[in-house]
Amino acid sequence: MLFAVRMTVVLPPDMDPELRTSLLAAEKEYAQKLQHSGEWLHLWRCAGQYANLSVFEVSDNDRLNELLWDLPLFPYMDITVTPLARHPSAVG
Ligand SMILES: O=C(O)CC1=CCC(=O)O1
Repeated sequence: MLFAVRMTVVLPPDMDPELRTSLLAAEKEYAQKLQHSGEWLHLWRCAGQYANLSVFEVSDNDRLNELLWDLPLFPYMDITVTPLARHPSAVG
């Protein structure tokens, strides 16, 4: 199942700089692991925003939910999920 997921990151301005650094490093490691495993197909920066647009290919809704809840930055994100269906005009 394919899902488009938009993640907007909202970090508290007064967050401890060491916590911020470690959270961002953990987020990167987590995201790259899922990209290598094939479940996180696309990760794009929304230009000019602290947000990304991602595409996940996962077995079901519960797996997507698990992946999102385990994001190190999850407590600091606004997330919107859009299930994707095939467009009738898509080629290939
Ligand atoms: O910077 C972001 O958009 C948040 C994020 C998700 C995966 C990652 O490495 O950073």
